[in-house]
Amino acid sequence: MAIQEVLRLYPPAAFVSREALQENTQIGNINVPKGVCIWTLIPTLHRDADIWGSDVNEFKPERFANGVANACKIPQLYIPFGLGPRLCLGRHFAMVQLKVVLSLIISNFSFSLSPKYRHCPTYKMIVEPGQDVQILIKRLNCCNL
Ligand code: HEM
Repeated sequence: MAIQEVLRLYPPAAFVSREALQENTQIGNINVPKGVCIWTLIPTLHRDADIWGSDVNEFKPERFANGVANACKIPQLYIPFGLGPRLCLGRHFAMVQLKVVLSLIISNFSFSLSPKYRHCPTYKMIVEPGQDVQILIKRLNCCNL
């Protein structure tokens, strides 16, 4: 749930793009000429209050307690790994990796953000911290490493 919520608020891939391959592609009332590239901005979908509710900008992992289908009004708009036939090939691998790494970190260390941390997510090919992430880390006594 925590990973899902992080991927909602800060999807590393900021957009998915598709090229209109046919003449007169119609999306709603918009006519898209052949050859035009359509960018769908993932953070915009993930932060739409009409879909997620008024707490859309809050970090609330529990919104995923009953799955994506119950976390928002239109689950198809939760797309951290894209959608359709070009959906991310590494999505399951990425989720397993994230769970393993996070479990190892939180079972061996306590950590908190340094007062020096400045929150400024930045887009540079992917969405990433704009001024690094300074963290205060303390090894737990029961450290397994
Ligand atoms: C949190 C980690 C990751 C995120 C958020 C992510 C996100 C994405 C997104 C949004 C796309 C575009 C999908 C679309 O156009 O509909 C994509 C494509 C792709 N991703 Fe990932 N990805 C992640 C990790 C990985 C990893 C670990 C691998 C490989 C081990 C991987 C391999 C690929 C490949 C090969 C494609 C292209 C698929 C295609 O065009 O058919 N990704 N990813």
